[in-house]
Amino acid sequence: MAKKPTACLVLADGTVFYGQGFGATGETVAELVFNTAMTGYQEIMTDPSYASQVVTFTFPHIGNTGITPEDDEAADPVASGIVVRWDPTEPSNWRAAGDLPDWMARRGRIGMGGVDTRRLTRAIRQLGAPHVVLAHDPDGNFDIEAMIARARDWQGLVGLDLAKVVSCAQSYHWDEGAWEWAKGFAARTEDKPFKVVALDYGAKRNILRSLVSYGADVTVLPATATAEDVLAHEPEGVFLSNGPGDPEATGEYAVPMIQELLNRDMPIFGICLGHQMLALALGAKTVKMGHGHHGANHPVRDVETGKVEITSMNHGFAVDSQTLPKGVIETHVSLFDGSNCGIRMEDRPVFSVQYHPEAAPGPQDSLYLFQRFTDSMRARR
Ligand SMILES: NC(=O)CC[C@H](N)C(=O)O
Repeated sequence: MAKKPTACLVLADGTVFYGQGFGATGETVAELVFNTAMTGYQEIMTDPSYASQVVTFTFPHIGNTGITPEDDEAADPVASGIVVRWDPTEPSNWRAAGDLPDWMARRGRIGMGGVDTRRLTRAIRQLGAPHVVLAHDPDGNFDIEAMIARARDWQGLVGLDLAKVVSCAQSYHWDEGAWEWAKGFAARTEDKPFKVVALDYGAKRNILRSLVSYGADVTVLPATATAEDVLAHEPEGVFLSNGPGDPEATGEYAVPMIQELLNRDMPIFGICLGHQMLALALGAKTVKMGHGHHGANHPVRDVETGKVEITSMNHGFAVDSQTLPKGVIETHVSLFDGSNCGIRMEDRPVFSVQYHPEAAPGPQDSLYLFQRFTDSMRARR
């Protein structure tokens, strides 16, 4: 006899999926997205850009390498929950320090297994990322009507400012060194580390590590830092991080702050939300996508060289390339749907990309962008 369901996922259109709950119990309302990466579930769950999103993985074996503290992209899981094909297995990995369900239970994150995630992914592709309620109750008591109503009433990510919510409260110096393979990069080039201020809108740790790998000395500032706060550190370059929510919702603090920095003529590099906010600051517009891009094998073409990079992606909003003003060049496009994946200012070292060159998880084809940032700071010394 089939096991009694202990978890359920309710879509705002009334579709219900049942499965087995794991991790925390309770209920959460969020946007549902699918991620096609075959590795890196822990990095995905701790990527702050997933705030207020439930992730379903198209790869079936989630949880089988356990949990490894060094793989956290933030202190806690940020994604609201996960929906997977099979119940997580016992971890089998020499690096594992714990198992996924226990880690999620201690951190208040709901999981649901035993779901036909391919069917669910098809539903997301048809509907666009739906609003959902995910619930886990060991007794299997669910008020489906109330859950549908809650999913329907939820405001969604459009207009939602989450960057401020996940950002650090205080500024700090990023002390974690370069990756093992990249140690000594700065020494090899005989450069003193380049002073970089990184604005934290939900920064992944591997971005900060990658900046250090390519020769930066990184001070992290909260999302609401003003241009004066930034300039007080006398940075040689400014980095704008990834982050959750609607880029337009940062229009009262981040966008005007970036506009002030643009008047100062210094190297600026942005990733994902940072890319979108830079585009807004330059006068372009952003749009909400249907189901977004979440995966680790998205092909992107460098428009200027014709070269294709396989990239890691996680975004639900995009820069509308039709709205890029004069003097701002589209540098990268998605080979999946032609959407904008990168911009630069024609005459200044100001550039950004929609995808994640730091990977974690994903391919490392795009690490050269960190080198480009360092080179632009070196050129100004
Ligand atoms: N990874 C990110 O920085 C995501 C940016 C933005 N929140 C989006 O969904 O498009």
